[in-house]
This record gives sequence, structure tokens and C-alpha cells, in this order.
Amino acid sequence: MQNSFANRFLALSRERGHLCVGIDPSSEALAAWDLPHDFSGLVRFCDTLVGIAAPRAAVIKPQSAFFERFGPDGMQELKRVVWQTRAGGALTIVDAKRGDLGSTATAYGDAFLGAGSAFGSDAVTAHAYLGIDALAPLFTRAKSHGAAVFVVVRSSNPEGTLLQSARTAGGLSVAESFCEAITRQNAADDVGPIGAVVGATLGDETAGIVARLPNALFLAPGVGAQGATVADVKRAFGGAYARCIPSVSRAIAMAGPNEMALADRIERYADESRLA
Ligand SMILES: O=c1ccn([C@@H]2O[C@H](COP(=O)(O)O)[C@@H](O)[C@H]2O)c(=O)[nH]1
Repeated sequence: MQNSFANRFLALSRERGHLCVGIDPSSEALAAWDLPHDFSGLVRFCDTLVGIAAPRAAVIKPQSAFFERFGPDGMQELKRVVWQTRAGGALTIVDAKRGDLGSTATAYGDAFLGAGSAFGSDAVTAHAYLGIDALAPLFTRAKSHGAAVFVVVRSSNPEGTLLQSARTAGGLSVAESFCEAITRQNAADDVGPIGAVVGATLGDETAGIVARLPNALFLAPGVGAQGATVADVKRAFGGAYARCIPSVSRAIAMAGPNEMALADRIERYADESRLA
């Protein structure tokens, strides 16, 4: 599809670099900006950060949990963040890590994916704990709406290893079997609508995963506060870095609330994230 998420990201990344700015309005982040821990604080945090990030970064990733904790008002703000991101020319990945089956998976697509969905996001993150093939309705919606789904394959946190590295009956690890399924889903495209979340913190393990995903985008959280650098991501993903979206949340927000300092931090990360 001409106007697919992948094609839009590849074009934007040539212009702006590969950076994804994570929007994580946690209690700590609001306190660090001297904002009240209520809806007004949430709105001021998001309006400032997204207003500066959306015209500079390729992708904005609001973490849904930090909006959900404010109830319906928070979800309304999540929708406004998606709109503000689009106005700034960036793509949105709502980090909601949804995952279910059948009509419920369809409903998650109706909620998040593409024009006509409730939130109107360009992409959503998903879990495959109920089976990656159970996410088929979400994948179908992504394909027909020029949107994307990023399935957690190998997360950035150490606690993920036990489950994601466990061996399936066929001998592949759970993560490797997800890679095979994603590659099947993306078979019709040079770069397909089903991406993989692969942590920025995995080091040498990354190459084996990337080799199994020749036509997928990668969302790589873990840069900054979790210890990885953009240089680590470039090294780990090697030739596949052209399809990689390194994501930074706290390490950017912590430059605020000063707007010039925030803009400077985002521009530095965006410059560093460019393909050499
Ligand atoms: O494997 C994963 C998947 C998602 N995340 C999320 O990304 C951000 C990371 O925030 P930082 O402040 O840049 O560490 C956060 O919303 C996580 O829930 C992840 O870290 N790892």
C-alpha cells in the first residue's frame, strides 16, 4: 500500500531521523515539571511535550497506561495527543499492548487503528500471549487502513526473558516463533504492516531476531533511562537499522519543562538517530 505506515515512516525518517519520542506522563514526570497530579497537569505536560516533539521527531508514542489512570478524561487527552501529533507531521504509535482474540481483537482495531477508529492512531502495540494468530483481526485492520501493529517479540526488561526465550514444541523460542508469524503476515510487502517490539537493551541477541524479520519495522524502546544509547541500537540492528524506530521517553521528558531545553534534547536525539 502506497500510503502504508511503513512507507510513511521510511519517508519521514529520511527527513527527520528515526526517533520516537515516548509520552509517559507518570506521577514522577508531572512532579518533576512542578505540575499538579490531575487532569490539568496531564494536559499541560502533553501539550508542551507533544507541541515540541511532533514537528521534530518521526514518531510519537503515548503510553496508554498513563492516560488510562485519569479515566475517561485521560482517554480524551490521549485522543487529543494523537490529533496534535498528526498536526505536527509525525506518526503515532499508541503503546497500549493490547492482545485478545476474535471479535475482541477486532474491537481493539476499531479502537486504535487508522482513520475511522476511535483514537485514530497510526499504530498500536500488541501482546501475543493468546497466540499470535489470534491477533489476525487486528492485522487485517492494519493492512486495510494503512496502519501498523507492533507485536512484543523481545521486550527491553530483563523479566521478559524467561517467557520470550522459552522453547516451543517445534524447537524455536517463543520470540523466534513470533518472528516467523510476523514474516508470514508481511509476505506481500517490502516492509509490512506488522512490526516487532525488540528492546534497545538486548545487545548481541538482537542480530538473531532481526535476521528472522527481513521485512518488518522494529520499535526499540529502552534508550535513555533503561541504559541503551542510540549508538547501541545502530550497532545491534546493523543493516536493519533503516527499519528501526529507537524510542526515548524519560530521558527526553527530564529535560523539561524548559521548552528550549526540551527542543534541544529532542533535536540531539533526532540527529543522532539519522541513518549515517
Ligand atoms: O519492551 C518494552 C516495551 C515497551 N516499553 C515502554 O516504553 C517506554 C520506555 O520508557 P523509557 O523512559 O524510555 O525507559 C515505557 O512506556 C515502557 O512501558 C519498554 O520500556 N520496553
